Amino acid sequence: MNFADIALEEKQRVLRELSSVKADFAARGMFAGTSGNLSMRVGEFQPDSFHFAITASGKDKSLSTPEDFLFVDQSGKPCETTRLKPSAETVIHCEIYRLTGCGAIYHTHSVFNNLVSEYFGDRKSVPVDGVELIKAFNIWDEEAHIDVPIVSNFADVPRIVPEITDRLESRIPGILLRKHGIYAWGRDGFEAKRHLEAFEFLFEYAYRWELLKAIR
Ligand SMILES: CSCCC(=O)C(=O)COP(=O)(O)O
Ligand SMILES: [Zn+2]
Repeated sequence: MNFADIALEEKQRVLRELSSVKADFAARGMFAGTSGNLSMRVGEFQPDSFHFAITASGKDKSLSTPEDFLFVDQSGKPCETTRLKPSAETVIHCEIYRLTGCGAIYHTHSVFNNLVSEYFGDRKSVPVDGVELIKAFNIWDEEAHIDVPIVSNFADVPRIVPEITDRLESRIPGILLRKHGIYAWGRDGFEAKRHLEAFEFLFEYAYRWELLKAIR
């Protein structure tokens, strides 16, 4: 499908939804120091052909401007002439869409996601046992156990991608970059937001649980 063939109404709806979730996360202090990025897919999906809107790189994400987002294709190339630069982490979004066919991807940095990524970094996953909020990932087992994958972080962002390709798990809708932040995705923006919030809750829980175990 060509980008030009995607309905204008759909593109506008995606931009409205991204603006709204960006404002919500910004109000909650989730984009410290311009960190984080958000994207949402438009049009049909094929692993080798898709399009999405993504935050422009390096912006103050607590502000709302007409230059907050741009549309890119499956290789991260802008679909329209623009002076905006897509997020420096666009290649990560491209790979997650290619592998999952999901509808939206949200990425945030937080103190808790950074701390647990380092604390559990050598075992390469954050273990979570029997916490109710695991159900936010549609995992309904009694006393469910999950391991959230942690991958290495590199300043050269494309170097991060191969480990994501290797480690991404179909039942866990997120991946944690060591001492960097969480990527969470979902079928649509509603689900991606629920997953991101659940990861942040579970990371804070994991951190506090380790502390409690140490002092009791
Ligand atoms: C200032 S945080 C370093 C870059 C980063 O990790 C991030 O999430 C924001 O980068 P972007 O290019 O998407 O603004
Ligand atoms: Zn980041």
